[in-house]
Amino acid sequence: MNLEPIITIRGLVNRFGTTAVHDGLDLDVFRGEVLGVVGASGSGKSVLLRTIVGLQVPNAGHISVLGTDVLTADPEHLRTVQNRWGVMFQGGALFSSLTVRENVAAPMRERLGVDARTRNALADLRIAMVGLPVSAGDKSPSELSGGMRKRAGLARALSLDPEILFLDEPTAGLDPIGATEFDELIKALQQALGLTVFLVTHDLDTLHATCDRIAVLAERKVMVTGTMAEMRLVDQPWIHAYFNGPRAHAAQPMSVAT
Ligand SMILES: Nc1ncnc2c1ncn2[C@@H]1O[C@H](COP(=O)(O)OP(=O)(O)OP(=O)(O)O)[C@@H](O)[C@H]1O
Repeated sequence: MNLEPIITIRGLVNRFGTTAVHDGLDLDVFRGEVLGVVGASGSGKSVLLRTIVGLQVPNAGHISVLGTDVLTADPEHLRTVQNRWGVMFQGGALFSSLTVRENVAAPMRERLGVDARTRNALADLRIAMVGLPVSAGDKSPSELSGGMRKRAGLARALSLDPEILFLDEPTAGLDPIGATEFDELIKALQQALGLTVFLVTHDLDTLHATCDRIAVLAERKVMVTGTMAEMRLVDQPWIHAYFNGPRAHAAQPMSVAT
């Protein structure tokens, strides 16, 4: 991994009413890494993701993605940058009135004007890449299991062949086997496609299986960043409890745990 920052956040402030969720938050995400973002419930992980992708306008701060200041870029330039990332929200956030293939192809139609034949072929490729049978393309999201819907959501996030993938709680709601398979899929795709992944999660197994680096949100900032091994040594109550508690030990690979 080289250390070229692909996302740079400085002095980010997000307030809702009088409550500050972020106050002077700084973070770098480097090209080619999988960064896991963790923190207590309500610490502002999803708000951070939403702010980077432009769904939440912050009160202050700077966010640069792929060299563009996304808070001040003109709309046309911003769209070209937005075409270089994909987002998978919790639950997949698929359009229920469209088939899976249409969902996956929708960004190609809306953002790039790709013709129907090409986008259907490219959508089928994305559907296969996430391990769904091509027949899933004809189904509506409601006909899929929760795990398949997640995969369809991932296929849609990959629609435009992005450089950066944003994942919000990708394994939430999956059974342990499904979650493990999904972790493996994320890692395999990240390596095959050279993706940079910004991954919000509570799932310690996902952190172990997929992440190069962790960023911990606490006290309205990114309190610490580092590897899993470094996290276990941090002397802060929440971080210590999270990375050294019984669930953390259970999630460690056997070679580390014994
Ligand atoms: N649109 C909004 N209006 C008001 N408050 C909001 C809004 N969005 C988020 N918040 C508040 O901001 C705080 C951070 O929310 P966020 O969803 O980012 O937390 P999180 O760290 O992702 O939590 P969880 O792990 O439970 O998903 C919470 O207190 C939430 O209630």
